[in-house]
Amino acid sequence: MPRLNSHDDFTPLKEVIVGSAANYLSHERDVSFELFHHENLTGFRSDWAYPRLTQAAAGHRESWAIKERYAEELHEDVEDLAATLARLGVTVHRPLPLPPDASPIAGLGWEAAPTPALNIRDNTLILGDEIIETPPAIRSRYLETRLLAPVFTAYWQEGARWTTMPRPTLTDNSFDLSYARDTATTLGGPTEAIDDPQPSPYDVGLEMMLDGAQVLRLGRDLVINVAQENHTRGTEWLQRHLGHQYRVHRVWRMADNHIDSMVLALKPGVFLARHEGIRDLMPEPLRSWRYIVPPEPDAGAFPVYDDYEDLVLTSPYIDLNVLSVDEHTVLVNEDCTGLAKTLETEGFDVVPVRHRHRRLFGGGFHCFTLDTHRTGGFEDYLS
Ligand SMILES: NC(=[NH2+])NCCC[C@H](N)C(=O)O
Repeated sequence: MPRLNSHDDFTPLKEVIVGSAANYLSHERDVSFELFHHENLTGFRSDWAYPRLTQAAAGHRESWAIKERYAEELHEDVEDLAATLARLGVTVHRPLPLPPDASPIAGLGWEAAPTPALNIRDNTLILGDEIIETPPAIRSRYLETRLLAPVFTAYWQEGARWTTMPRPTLTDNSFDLSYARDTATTLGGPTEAIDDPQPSPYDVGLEMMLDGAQVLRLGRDLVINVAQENHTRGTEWLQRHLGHQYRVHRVWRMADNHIDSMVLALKPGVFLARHEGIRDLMPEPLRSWRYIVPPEPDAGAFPVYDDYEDLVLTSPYIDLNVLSVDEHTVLVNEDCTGLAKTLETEGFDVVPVRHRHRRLFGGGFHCFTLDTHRTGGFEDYLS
């Protein structure tokens, strides 16, 4: 196992962890889940798709079943993604798969069914030779990085630094609801209750929460999407931890949380962006870069889901979430032909990979992977 070294998203990829979709059977629909996915649960489809949770009161656990066929097809696609990366010469590591009979996990005052380590970009940030486990905002994901512990241990034994950011308690009152409130939809119809926090004897007030996927890594510059106080605190912790070596740039509310379906760096000087307005939201020194904006997603490119039974967790822009193998080669969803063509016109080699249910499981190829070794160093891309 060579040493951990990953400072960016585009220099030649040598080693990567590919998430596991095994036994993704349900979603735990508690306040933490509803809040995190608030924008997609109410914003992109008719609110009628969302019958209000009638039994959310008094600690009742609401498990939302995922159809077996979708879970199996997802698993198939993720295994193919791992095989494609291996074929491209990248060493692929895998998390422990979630067993089919996983018992619920618990924190102080809550219980939740654990999720598999699928969107592994979310709960870990790799900065150079350091693994930083970030503080999760969703209870069911609290122990997700434990499924990565064997891989992290192997890197640690080869000299990597391994840090865990302070763990939040995640009581109802830990969450800053301001973003969800400020972006509430006006579609009418029944929307989910997202602002009915119950008191807990373990309340500690607002806590730090930040996902690795809120951070865009560019060598010594980090661009972090901050949408509310939980994120502000997480970012402040990170800045103090990193000291003066890194330049931490905060961008305010570019997205609800993750930045990697809004903007991704394809190579020095070039971003892939959801829309033209992204440029103005970026830190000043990065506004002069080129922003490639693909055509609007084609609604016909997605499977048709049931409005009442299938929980759609991402926007239709999710296919922007590509994975670069180097500055010329990009893994793109084979169904997103508009994006593939745009990238080809721009001179990139596109590797088409199948990923059918990206809207049901919260992520694309960037989310499902964690690059642990790229050849790039601690560069200053701004000078
Ligand atoms: N790292 C991730 N899980 N990123 C996925 C972000 C998806 C984004 N919320 C969207 O709806 O488009």
